[in-house]
Amino acid sequence: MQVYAHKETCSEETTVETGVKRGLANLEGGPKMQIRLDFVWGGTLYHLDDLPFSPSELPDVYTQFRKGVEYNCKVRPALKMPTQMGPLPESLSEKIGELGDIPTMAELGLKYREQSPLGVMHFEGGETAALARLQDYFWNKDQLKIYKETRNGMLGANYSTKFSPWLAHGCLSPRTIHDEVKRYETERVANDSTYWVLFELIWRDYFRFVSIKYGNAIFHLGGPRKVVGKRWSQNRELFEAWREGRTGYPLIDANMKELAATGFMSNRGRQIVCSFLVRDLGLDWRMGGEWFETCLLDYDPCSNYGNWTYGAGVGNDPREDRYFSIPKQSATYDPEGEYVAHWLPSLKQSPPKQRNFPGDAYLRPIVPLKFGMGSGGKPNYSRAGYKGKNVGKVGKR
Ligand SMILES: Cc1cc2nc3c(=O)[nH]c(=O)nc-3n(C[C@H](O)[C@H](O)[C@H](O)COP(=O)(O)OP(=O)(O)OC[C@H]3O[C@@H](n4cnc5c(N)ncnc54)[C@H](O)[C@@H]3O)c2cc1C
Repeated sequence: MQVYAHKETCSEETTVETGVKRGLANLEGGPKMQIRLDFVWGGTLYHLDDLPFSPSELPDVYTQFRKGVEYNCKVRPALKMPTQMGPLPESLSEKIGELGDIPTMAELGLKYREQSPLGVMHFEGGETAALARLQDYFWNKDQLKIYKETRNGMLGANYSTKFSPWLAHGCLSPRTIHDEVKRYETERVANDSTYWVLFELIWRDYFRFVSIKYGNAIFHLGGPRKVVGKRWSQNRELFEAWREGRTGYPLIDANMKELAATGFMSNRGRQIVCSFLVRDLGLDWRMGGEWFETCLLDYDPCSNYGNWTYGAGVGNDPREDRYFSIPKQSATYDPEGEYVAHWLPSLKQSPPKQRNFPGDAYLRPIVPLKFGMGSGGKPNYSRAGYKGKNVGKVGKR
């Protein structure tokens, strides 16, 4: 008998692979069965074997990687589901019966958690729900043709695809998404938005292949570029304020509350809170990465640590010091304060334009912003806790 699984790339995941392989080989009970674990390459848009370069020669800059794959390789079509599968041979079904039942959540020590009604949408696991979301977003709601204009939103189900949790768990193949984008382009419209979903999936591929090239360096403080000499703090008070959404900056606090309550945060939000942790709080980026790992429904080591190293300036970003200014981000992406009031109900009382800059009516900001508030607002700064000693150690790989 054979068991198939997608091949993983990062160290903790490959350790699990080895453990499962050993476990299957040593299965006891009943007549000894020969069970083999085989791996297939799945999960990326472009197949590892089709890349025009070996992983060790992967271009470091995303644009070069993207152009390399777009011009030189083809996305393989998704495999069709077999229309029917015959029953198991009788001898085998008896043997499988002897292996016992699939453990329940409780037996695994896991608890079911209700989803927050404030979340962007109700996420349901499995391929059926994934394909239903694809059908709804692309075809019923016809959102694909405007994705590029809406994708930086933060509120609601349809500013972006929300495919990431299903992609991360292997319930949805990026190649299925690709096939559906191509069908949509033929049957409805082909424009910048239809292309942009594929552009984003290439980012996902890029981080996965980067994890092969750089191995555990993506988890290390200096990142793939092995940056040294930067000063990083592990101040626990500042970190807790960030983690719990108590920084005094509504845009940060709302995003962090959304993450903790739902396990999801928009891409815009993730970039902003990452920049704030690294550049305004001066904290060790791995603390942020590990908190994301704890919470995210779509957690994937390559995309998570890839984006964190990128945002922290230790990845392969040609612009090393990418800073997201909170006043500018608030004015551009939440001008009426709808997002912050959704997650911080006390701000609903404030006039829409002031919700992102509530002054004394809200918490005192824990640190001044690196480049100030501009003309957007004039907060009082409290530097309490800012000089604290480094505490704790992070970085487990
Ligand atoms: C600090 C930080 C941490 C992140 N951690 C993760 C993570 O653990 N898992 C994860 O799947 N994504 C991660 N992302 C990427 C991105 O934020 C999410 O993929 C996206 O917000 C998911 O929402 P969506 O499916 O609606 O995306 P859409 O905007 O609809 O994009 C479509 C798909 O493209 C892929 N994609 C889009 N942007 C990125 C990106 N920057 N990097 C890699 N893939 C991308 C995702 O698979 C996504 O589902 C992170 C980004 C940042 C800045």
